[in-house]
Amino acid sequence: MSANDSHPMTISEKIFSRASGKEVKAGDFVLANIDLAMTHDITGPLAVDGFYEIMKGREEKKVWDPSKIVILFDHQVPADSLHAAKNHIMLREFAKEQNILNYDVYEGVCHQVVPEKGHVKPGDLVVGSDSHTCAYGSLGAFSTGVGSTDMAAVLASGKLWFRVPQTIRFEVEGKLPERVYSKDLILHLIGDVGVEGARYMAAEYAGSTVRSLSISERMTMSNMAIEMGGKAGIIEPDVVTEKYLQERIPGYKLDPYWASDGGADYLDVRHYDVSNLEPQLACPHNVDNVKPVSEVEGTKVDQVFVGSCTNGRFEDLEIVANMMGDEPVAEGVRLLIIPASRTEYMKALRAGYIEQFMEAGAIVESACCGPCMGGSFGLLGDGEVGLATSNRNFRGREGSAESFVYLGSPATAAAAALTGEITDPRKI
Ligand SMILES: CC(C)[C@H](C(=O)O)[C@@H](O)C(=O)O
Ligand code: SF4
Repeated sequence: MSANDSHPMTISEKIFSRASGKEVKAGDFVLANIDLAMTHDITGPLAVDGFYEIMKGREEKKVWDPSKIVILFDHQVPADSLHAAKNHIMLREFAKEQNILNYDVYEGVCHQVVPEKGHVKPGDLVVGSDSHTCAYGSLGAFSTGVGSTDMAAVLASGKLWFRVPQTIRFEVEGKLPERVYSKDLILHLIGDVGVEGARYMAAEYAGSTVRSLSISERMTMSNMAIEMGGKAGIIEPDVVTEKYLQERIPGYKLDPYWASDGGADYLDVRHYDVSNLEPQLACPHNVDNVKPVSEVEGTKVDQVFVGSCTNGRFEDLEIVANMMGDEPVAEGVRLLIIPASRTEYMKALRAGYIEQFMEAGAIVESACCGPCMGGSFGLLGDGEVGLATSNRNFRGREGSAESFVYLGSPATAAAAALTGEITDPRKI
């Protein structure tokens, strides 16, 4: 990159410049080198089939770099059907044969496990065959979801083409009120711009409110960038990121280069003040059908699901535990708690929260996607209403096409579990 033609860049432009070896700007088409590729039990088998298709006729059928690939089992674990068991066997064999790291059925949801184990750092270009791969933008990476065939190409070559996305920047100021969290904030942003508001763009979340968030809270926001159509949801790394990474990557030091330059070219900069933000809910059947809790209070719920890669971490479980105290789950309500990873589960276990949940009448399952995608256990039946801390509420997402899913924060989930209806968590 020559100093002469260098222009102020967004963090995405910087990452694609590094990954493609030439200075690029939004709109350019690039062939970029991938730093990490993630695949899982649902989309992995197709990617592996595609990989062998590409390798047909070659003597050596080896992936481009096994140390840059991670395979996880999380959507259908422990195997909930013979089909799932078959997929797991196939991927285990592939991982073994190719010497790829494979987190098996006990480890947790991909988007929690990958950053938790130190596989992502600022400036990285990451792809995963899952739409919520955008979650790792919380650590200053450009991270995005791809289909299984793209993943097959990455497994074979380590490269993928992209159009460098334009950036929409969300500048958020003000202190989040009590019992209002980053989940409420991201739902508010999605409600504001709509499900296509950031289509094929990099969303950047910035401002003092975002900087004050923990990594867990930031992950919630980056995770849901895809819910506004975003290609990525990036938060500039800072000392909070550095501390998180130092606990995972020995000797990691923050590099201030991985931030957008002053004067970078944004497609749009939007300003928000959250000082008076109410708890928010995405109402059936779209993630951008967002309403403040005051408009939907009193809606009866049959099931409350606390979990998923969006809000299934220790901090989320802690909010629920603190709000519930020693109160029982409301009569007629099923409270389903599924930590996002084994590590987060054990933190909650050691803190006494799991025992507290069980005493209250909750159902606690081992780390996995659970009913988030409606493919596994914990499904909603016809006419039932669920409140979930996850990220999607499309018709049938959590079970029956005749059920209704509201999305909210862990605090709003706890309030509903205690009262049996959608309730402002500030009233508990
Ligand atoms: C199974 C997978 C392809 C899917 C995704 O890409 O997001 C799932 O994780 C989801 O949340 O809907
Ligand atoms: S927890 Fe839900 S959103 Fe996250 S990867 Fe699993 S199914 Fe997808």
